[in-house]
Amino acid sequence: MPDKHALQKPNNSLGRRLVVATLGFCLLFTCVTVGLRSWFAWQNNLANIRSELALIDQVFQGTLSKAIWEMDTESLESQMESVAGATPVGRVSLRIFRAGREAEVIVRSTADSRVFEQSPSLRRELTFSPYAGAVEHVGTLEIDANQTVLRERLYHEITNILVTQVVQSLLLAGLIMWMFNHSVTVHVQHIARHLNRLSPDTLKAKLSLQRSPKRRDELSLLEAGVNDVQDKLADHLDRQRQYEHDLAAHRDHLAELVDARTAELSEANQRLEELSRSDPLTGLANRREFDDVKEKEFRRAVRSEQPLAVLMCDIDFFKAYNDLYGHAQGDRCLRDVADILRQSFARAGEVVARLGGEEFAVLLPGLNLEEAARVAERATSALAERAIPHSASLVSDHVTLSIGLATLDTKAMDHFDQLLSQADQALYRAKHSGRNRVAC
Ligand SMILES: Nc1nc2c(ncn2[C@@H]2O[C@H](COP(=O)(O)OP(=O)(O)OP(=O)(O)O)[C@@H](O)[C@H]2O)c(=O)[nH]1
Repeated sequence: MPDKHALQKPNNSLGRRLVVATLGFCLLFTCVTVGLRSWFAWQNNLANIRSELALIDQVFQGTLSKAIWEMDTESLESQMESVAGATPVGRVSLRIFRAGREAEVIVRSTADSRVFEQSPSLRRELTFSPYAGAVEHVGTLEIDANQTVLRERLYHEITNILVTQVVQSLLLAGLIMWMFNHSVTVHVQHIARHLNRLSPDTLKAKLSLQRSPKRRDELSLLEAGVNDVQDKLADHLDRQRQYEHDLAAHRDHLAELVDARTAELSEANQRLEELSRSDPLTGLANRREFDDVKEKEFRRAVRSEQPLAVLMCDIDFFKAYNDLYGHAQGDRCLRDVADILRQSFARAGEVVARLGGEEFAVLLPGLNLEEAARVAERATSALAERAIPHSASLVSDHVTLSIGLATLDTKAMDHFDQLLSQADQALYRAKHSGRNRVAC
């Protein structure tokens, strides 16, 4: 889930910070540079103006000395005006010495001139040589530089320096910002957007910066690094998905095996249960099953006051049968008799069990004495129809059954064994009254 704040415009971008830092540096640099260059310009101006004053001095010292010696006032005035009119001159003062007289001072200064102590000035002792070998001291010339001119020149210089430096700084900052934005910020934003869009499904989408592939710099390293991490992550995820897929397949296979084994086990358990409750030779219920069912049916019959009949069946002269036909044939005979009994008593709730040897018991819920006798007769008839040969029998050529029948008397009986005992007694009577019959 992409972070919703991740792609918000940065409130303090790298480019802006870089520009602010550059401008700050340029401002500092400009101040220092302007200071230094101004000092040099001032010194330069002073030197220039000194040399200009020296030049004026050279031009006028001779003619001024001559005019003083010759007392040519007009020439003196004119020359003083010329000196004072020169641009670098702020004030000119001429002290004239004449023998026996007070020194005369002529001063000329420009209207806007202001003379300061720092202003360059020039002092020249004027001499005249009226004839060879004689030197007469005729006066002193003092020229002071024009401070206003000095300042104006300096102002122009400083203005030039300032404008140049500021323009330079602005251009430099703009260039740096443009370059940084063009070569770094745009790509960093592109990388940020790419990373923000990344998800397990988009890991295979490579990061591609919109610039010449030949470029080899830190951004190329970053691009390669991001793609490398994506490749590794995608491989890892593929492997993980494969593991999960294999694991799921193994789990399914295991579940199928467990299901199959559970089904086999429950089938085996069911089979075991059936075996534990059935007679292995005939497949009928065994004594254990019969004991369970008989109690339930007895209670149900008592509770619902429904009739309940029990048949005790015994094959006649079975020992003789075994002796004559052999034990294996005896077993086959038992199975045949069991089949006939099973078919004869196949209604819901009716239970046929082999209690042991050649003795069978039949539970007949819902049947009274007459009905039970009728179905018992039908079973002996079915056996007769099957006509299993029994040459050793004293009552028939075929295998026959003696059946004892008893029905529930709820007034006299409070336990199933009483009913069973009555059926046994009836069987005894059937046996002793000639076999091959149903006795009550
Ligand atoms: N083949 C076979 N014979 C069995 C089996 N169980 C019991 N027997 C035989 O069944 C015979 C039962 O004989 P008896 O109890 O004397 O009764 P009977 O010979 O049928 O005589 P009555 O019942 O009086 O007619 C015995 O010989 C047992 O050996 C069995 O599972 N298979």
